[in-house]
Amino acid sequence: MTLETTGTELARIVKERRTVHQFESKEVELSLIQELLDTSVWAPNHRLTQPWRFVSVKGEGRSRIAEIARKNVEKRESDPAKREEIGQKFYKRFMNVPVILVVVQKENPNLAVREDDFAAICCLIQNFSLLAWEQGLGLVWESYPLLTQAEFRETLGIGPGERAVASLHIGYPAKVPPAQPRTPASELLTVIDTPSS
Ligand SMILES: Cc1cc2nc3c(=O)[nH]c(=O)nc-3n(C[C@H](O)[C@H](O)[C@H](O)COP(=O)(O)O)c2cc1C
Repeated sequence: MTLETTGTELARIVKERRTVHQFESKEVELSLIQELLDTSVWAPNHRLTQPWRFVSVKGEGRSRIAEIARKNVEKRESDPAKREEIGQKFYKRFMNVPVILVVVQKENPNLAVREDDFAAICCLIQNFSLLAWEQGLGLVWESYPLLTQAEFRETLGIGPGERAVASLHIGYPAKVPPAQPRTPASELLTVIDTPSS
């Protein structure tokens, strides 16, 4: 059965959005990011705690994160002959991302609130991903170990009581990967429409 809702513009964007890793060098205007965020904050948010803030890293600012990434991989590489090359590869990988947007959660001391807040932030990120896609932008939601690393957090001014939930690497896509198929939800749906006996 095809519902009318599957053909809407929103449905198309939801389905066509892809995680993008490769970007054109074209700059992304900060005003566009801000506008998309201003819409994204209309995410559902239990108790309206608005538990988020954002750190945007672009231009030469990227070298601060790129250097940390370089040091990390160089430390992990046991072959000294390969160390510099792989370090440079990672450095470049970060420098090639037009905008890095780190989404920060203000951690509520109450666990139940904190969990709801995390969920609200995930909703916000999905809002942002879809709105960005509509504007021709792609991104990857990175959850790499850097997010919890002290040097990364200090560099971005992420303090105690704050969690870096995601690092969004954003830019105009140079390549859009093919979709990975999803199991139709209809196969995963349990319907209960009679009272228990
Ligand atoms: C919570 C979360 C964490 C993710 N972390 C990463 C990551 O660290 N690296 C990455 O390449 N993709 C990451 N992704 C993106 C997923 O890998 C991607 O959504 C999945 O492969 C499906 O592809 P699609 O987004 O193009 O449909 C993450 C997605 C979510 C929701």
